[in-house]
Amino acid sequence: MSRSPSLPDRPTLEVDPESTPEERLSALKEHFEELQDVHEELEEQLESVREKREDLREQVDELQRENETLKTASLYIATVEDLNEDGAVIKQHGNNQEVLTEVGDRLRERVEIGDRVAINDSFSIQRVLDDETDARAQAMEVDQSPSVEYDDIGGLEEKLREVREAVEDPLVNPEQFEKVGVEPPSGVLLYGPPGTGKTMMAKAVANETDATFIKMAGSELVQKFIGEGSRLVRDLFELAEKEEPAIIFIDEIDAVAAERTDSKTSGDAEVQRTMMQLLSEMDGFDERGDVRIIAATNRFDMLDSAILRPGRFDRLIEVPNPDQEARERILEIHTEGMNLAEAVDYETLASKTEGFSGAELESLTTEAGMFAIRDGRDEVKMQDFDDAYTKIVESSEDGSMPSYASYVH
Ligand SMILES: Nc1ncnc2c1ncn2[C@@H]1O[C@H](COP(=O)(O)OP(=O)(O)OP(=O)(O)O)[C@@H](O)[C@H]1O
Repeated sequence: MSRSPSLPDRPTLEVDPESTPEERLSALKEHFEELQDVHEELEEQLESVREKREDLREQVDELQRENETLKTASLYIATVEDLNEDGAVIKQHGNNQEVLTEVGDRLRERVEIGDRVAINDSFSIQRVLDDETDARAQAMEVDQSPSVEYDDIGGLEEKLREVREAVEDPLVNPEQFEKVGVEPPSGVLLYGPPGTGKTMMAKAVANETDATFIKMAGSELVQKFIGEGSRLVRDLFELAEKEEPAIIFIDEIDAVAAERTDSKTSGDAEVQRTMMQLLSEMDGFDERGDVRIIAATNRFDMLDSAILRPGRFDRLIEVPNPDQEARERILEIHTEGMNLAEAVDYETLASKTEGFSGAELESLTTEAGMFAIRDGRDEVKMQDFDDAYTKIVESSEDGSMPSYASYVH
C-alpha cells in the first residue's frame, strides 16, 4: 500500500533584534516566499489525495457492482478435490464434471481440499460455503427420542389411529403386511390449518415406536444454489437410513411440491428438480426398510398431483381445527400443571373458543397464567382466561377466527 506523502517542514522566522529595518524587511520577504512554497506544496499534495480518493471511490463502486452480480447470479456447487500450483481441481455436484480452475489470491488461503464451493458458469470459485455438516444440521432437526406422547394430543383420536396404522404398524409389525400380502402405504400426508397438531402426531409416533424423528422444513429445501435442494433430499434419506428406524417429517411440503405455474424462472426449475429428487427417493422406498415418511401442509389446494400418486403420498389425512370436545381436552392437557381456581370451566372455555387451533388454545392457557402472575396471584381465574382471550384476538393480525363475535364475557 502507498504511504501518504509527508508534510513539508514549517518554515520559521528568525529575526535578529539587533538587525536594521532593511535587514528585517528582507528576512520577512524571505519568510513569505518560503511560506508560499510550502503552500504550493500542500496544494499539490491535497490535489493528489483528492485524486486518490476519487480512485478509491471508483474501486468501491466497482466492488459493490461485483458484489451485486455475485449475489444475484446463479451459482453451481462443487467440491474441491485437489489443490496445486495450477489451481484447484473441483468436481461439480449433479453432473460430477471435474475441472481444473484457477484460484484467485483472495481465496487461495481460505480454500482447502474437501471444501464445498460455489462456482459460476466459467467454473471460477466465487466463495467457500459453510461446512456441509453445518448446513445439514441447520436444515434438519434430528431428535433421537422426541418427548411427545399420544396422550399429549387432544382430540384427533381417529386421525391418530389412521397415522398409527400407516406409520407405526409397518415399523412395528412388518411381517403382518408380508403375510397378508399388501404393501404398507408409502407416505402419509397430513393437511389442515396451522397449529393443529400435525408435527405433534409425527413426533408422538416416532417416540412411541422408538424411531428417530428427522424433520426438514420444505422451505429449507428451496435453496439458492443449483443442485443443493436435491442434495439435501438425498442427505435426508441417507441420514434416515443410517438412523433407522426413523421417521422423516417434511413440514410445509408445498414449498417444494406446489403445482407448477407457467413461469419458467430458473428458481422454479430448481424447485422442480428438488421435487423430482424427492419423488425418486420415495419411488425407491420399498427397499429402505424401517424408514417411514410423513409430510404436512397447510396448503393442500396448491399441491402438485404428482406427489399424491400411489406409491408416494398415498395416505391423506386431514387434521382440522379441534371441535368442542377436542378443545376441552386440549385445554385440559395444557392446564395440567396449572393452579386453577374452582370456577374455571373447560366446557365454557371451549365453547367460547370455537375456531381456535390447538396452538392458539395453548397460548390462551399460557397468557391466562401470565395475567395471574402480573396480578400477584398464584391461582388462575376465569377472568384471566377472558383477558387472555381478548389479548389473543386483538393481536391476531387477520381476525379470521370465526367465533370472536360470539364470545360472551
Ligand atoms: N391437538 C393438540 N393437542 C394438544 N396440543 C396441541 C394440539 N394441536 C396443537 N397443539 C399445541 O400447539 C403446538 C403446535 O402444534 P404443531 O406444531 O403440532 O402444529 P402443526 O399442525 O404442525 O402446525 P404447523 O402447520 O404450523 O406446522 C404444539 O406444540 C402443542 O403445544
